[in-house]
Amino acid sequence: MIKVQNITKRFGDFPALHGIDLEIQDGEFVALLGPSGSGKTTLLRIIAGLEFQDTGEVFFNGNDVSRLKVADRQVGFVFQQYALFRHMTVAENVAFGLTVKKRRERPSKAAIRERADELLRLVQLDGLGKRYPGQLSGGQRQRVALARALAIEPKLLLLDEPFGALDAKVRKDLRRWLRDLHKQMGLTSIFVTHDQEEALELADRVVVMDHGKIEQVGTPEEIYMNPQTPFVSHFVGETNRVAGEGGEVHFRPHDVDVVEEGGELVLVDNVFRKGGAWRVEGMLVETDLLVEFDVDAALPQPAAGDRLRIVPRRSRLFNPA
Ligand SMILES: Nc1ncnc2c1ncn2[C@@H]1O[C@H](COP(=O)(O)OP(=O)(O)OP(=O)(O)O)[C@@H](O)[C@H]1O
Repeated sequence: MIKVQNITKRFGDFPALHGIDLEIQDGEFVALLGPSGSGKTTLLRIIAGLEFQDTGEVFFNGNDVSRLKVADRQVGFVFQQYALFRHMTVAENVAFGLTVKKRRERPSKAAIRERADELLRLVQLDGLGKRYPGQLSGGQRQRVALARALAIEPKLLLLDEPFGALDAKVRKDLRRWLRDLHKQMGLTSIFVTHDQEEALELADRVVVMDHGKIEQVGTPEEIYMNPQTPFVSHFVGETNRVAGEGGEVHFRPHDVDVVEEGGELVLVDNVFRKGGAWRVEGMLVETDLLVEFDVDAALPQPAAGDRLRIVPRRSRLFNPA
């Protein structure tokens, strides 16, 4: 449904995106994941039509929309900088996209009111239409912003750090809720996040970005289990990096066995409970490198100063570039 072809973008001398190619299918829920400054927001804004690329094209359903403005792309978006209008009620905020339509496309006042009520029910805020944004919690405000984005009945929903400022519990609830909404409405959705957990939990596919380039595109499972580059391996999930013969060896803390003999000797520095395991932080005696690994919590809790022998069950070798 969406095709992004060879997109580049510079801000002055600074190359924010170089040579981005990406295809997104109808109905997909896609996360753009990367560290701060990797170009996620810039790419999302270009897809929305809020920013224009220097080279390359954006296609929606085969049509080149590269030169269309945001209002002509039929996308719904929730961007942090487009916060709610404080002087409008919740219902007025939700209806905004409909009230500013050209006269011949604009529904009647009654139809707009009905649509706003319907959307507020959808985001589980019925009855709050007469309040002002200042009288809502952060999570409620985010849901109003979503209802506002959905008012124009977009096929494509773009979300920039939609749950950025919320506490962990609310984030988790809203994530699940957004996933259901996405399915229920048959949307195609793209969201930006720097939170890998959020990306892995929500998305059908994850696009990992760094320095204005795509590092890897894949399902959460592929990205986690088969990272193609050292960057992806390190950025997504927890990873130990140690020097091995011929390159850098990466392994996850939960992919480690403690053995009686052989393996690598670790001097334990710190131990704490992490879910169903003991998380051990220590130092490889031979190389002084820091490592973290999990020990089954059914076993006695290791203590600082203990010496343990470890073997990674699964690891990946990355050769130097
Ligand atoms: N209008 C602008 N003028 C100049 N530089 C910009 C502009 N917009 C973005 N940049 C730069 O382009 C790079 C990519 O920015 P972008 O906002 O796309 O990153 P991001 O991955 O979304 O980061 P974050 O997670 O911090 O929002 C950054 O280095 C940023 O400073």
